[in-house]
Amino acid sequence: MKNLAQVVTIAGIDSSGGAGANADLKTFQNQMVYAASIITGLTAQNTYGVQAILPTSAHFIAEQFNSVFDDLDIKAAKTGALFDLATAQAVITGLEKNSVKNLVVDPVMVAKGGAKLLADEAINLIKDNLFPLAELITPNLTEAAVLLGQEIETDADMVEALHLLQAMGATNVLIKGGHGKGNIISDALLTKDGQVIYYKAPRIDTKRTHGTGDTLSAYIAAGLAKGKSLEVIMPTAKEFMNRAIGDGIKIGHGHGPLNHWVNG
Ligand SMILES: Nc1ncnc2c1ncn2[C@@H]1O[C@H](COP(=O)(O)OP(=O)(O)OP(=O)(O)O)[C@@H](O)[C@H]1O
Ligand SMILES: Cc1ncc(COP(=O)(O)O)c(N)n1
Repeated sequence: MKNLAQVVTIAGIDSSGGAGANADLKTFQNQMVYAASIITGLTAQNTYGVQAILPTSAHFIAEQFNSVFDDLDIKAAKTGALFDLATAQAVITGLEKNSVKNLVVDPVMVAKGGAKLLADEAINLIKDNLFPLAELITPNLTEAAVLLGQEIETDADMVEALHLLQAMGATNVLIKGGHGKGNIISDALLTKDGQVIYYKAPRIDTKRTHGTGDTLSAYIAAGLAKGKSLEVIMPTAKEFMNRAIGDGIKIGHGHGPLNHWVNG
């Protein structure tokens, strides 16, 4: 019998299949880990944007946590869109109750099309109570700026932001540079030992970037579930992202999804 590492995504459904839990599950399948899902909400969404949102009730979040953790042997988890205060609080309670290890927190705030995926009133809760549970947090540049209340423009700003975010309690911090300017995208990791590692890649000229952040954080969670370190996971994660973005698939008419069939 095959023994697969088991992971859970705690995220929202994208009806068009490109982002959120849908992207996570495809990435987990690519990475040969067994994937469970705790669904934080439903979105009526396509490659143009988000048309409607239905957050999951706090009670039903708790039921899903019980069902998954009473049975499966979860080695890593990731969170995506948490939508509102009650949902976010229920997720934090579930993570604490089950002492979830190897947690990757993607602090999703706004979808590519501009829709809000996290209520403003939930931001402090996430900083104070979710980040301290995380092995890694993965804000993009915009999210990092909102979390800190300051802009990130220079390399020095980036290093300062990494340290300020780590001080909120996450073990490691990755700021993703996809929303930056220029032809080279620079992601920056601050490790638990205080080392700053940059991952630079040419910007692929495409609008098919729906679900990039979800895919990256799921890839990292899969690696952690297999017992790998972040330093080992990150270079292969970036190669995977380049292939999944670069080898595009023709779906939808707006910001299309990635190709999750590329080699892992
Ligand atoms: N056009 C691109 N070319 C190459 N790599 C990219 C491109 N866009 C994003 N990436 C990479 O994809 C990963 C996700 O970064 P990004 O900044 O897009 O996250 P995100 O904004 O959270 O994603 P999302 O908008 O899906 O939530 C990073 O490793 C980033 O470098
Ligand atoms: C349910 C859900 N979760 C996350 C995202 C973020 O992805 P993106 O920023 O690429 O739209 C999304 N659009 N929908």
